[in-house]
Amino acid sequence: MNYQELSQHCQKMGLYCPIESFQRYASLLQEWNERMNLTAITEEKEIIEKHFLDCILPLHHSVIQGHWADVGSGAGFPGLVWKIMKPELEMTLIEPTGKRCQFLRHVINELQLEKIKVVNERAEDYAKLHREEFDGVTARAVSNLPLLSELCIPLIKVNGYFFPLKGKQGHQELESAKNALQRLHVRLIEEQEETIGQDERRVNLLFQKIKPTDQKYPRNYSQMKKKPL
Ligand SMILES: C[S@@+](CC[C@H](N)C(=O)[O-])C[C@H]1O[C@@H](n2cnc3c(N)ncnc32)[C@H](O)[C@@H]1O
Repeated sequence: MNYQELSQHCQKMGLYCPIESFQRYASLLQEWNERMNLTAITEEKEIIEKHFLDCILPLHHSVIQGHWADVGSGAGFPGLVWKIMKPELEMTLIEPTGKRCQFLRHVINELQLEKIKVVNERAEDYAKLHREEFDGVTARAVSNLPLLSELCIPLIKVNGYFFPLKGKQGHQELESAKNALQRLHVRLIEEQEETIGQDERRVNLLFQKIKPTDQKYPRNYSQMKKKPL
């Protein structure tokens, strides 16, 4: 996929695509990736499709507004892409690896983005002082759904949204997370399947939080891993 095709895709969704910002972002990603491990996807056409388009596809949802957090943002997916596409969105990128945070801050400066913050912390630690602060939380490729739910849902306001972006295993993960989702008080609003490229399936799951999260969650990471909800 090239930038013109990306722009046409966005147009079909009724969105404006700032191509120059994405070109700069991709070239910084390639440049920094030579020095540190940011992504296994390094060819420009793949970056456009598997990172940029993949993150843009869920943006037709009107619930993506207000203040969102991206847990385990890595090199900025999807949070930084969402911010580039929707300048009015307030965004917090939560990422425990210092070097990835340096990269994120560099891109934010280069693209002169405002109302976007990088937090160099684990989500379960950040949740101690920032409980139920966000209108929505997203995450891509961080962990399986039961564990991810415990990391993300405590950060979300009641009536806010949890929007994990999943691969083709998303439907099965939903089954295995039933108990966690019930205990953390979210309900599924939409299970949306997309195909990108030849036949790469994406399953994006949109949940709404219906009650406050019990204070005992999130537990520490080793407990979450050892005894997933
Ligand atoms: C495979 S990368 C995915 C990065 C990005 N979301 C993407 O889709 O390309 C997983 C990221 O989750 C971060 N991560 C792992 N555990 C985390 C935690 N407990 N809280 C926040 N981030 C975490 C890692 O540092 C890493 O950057």
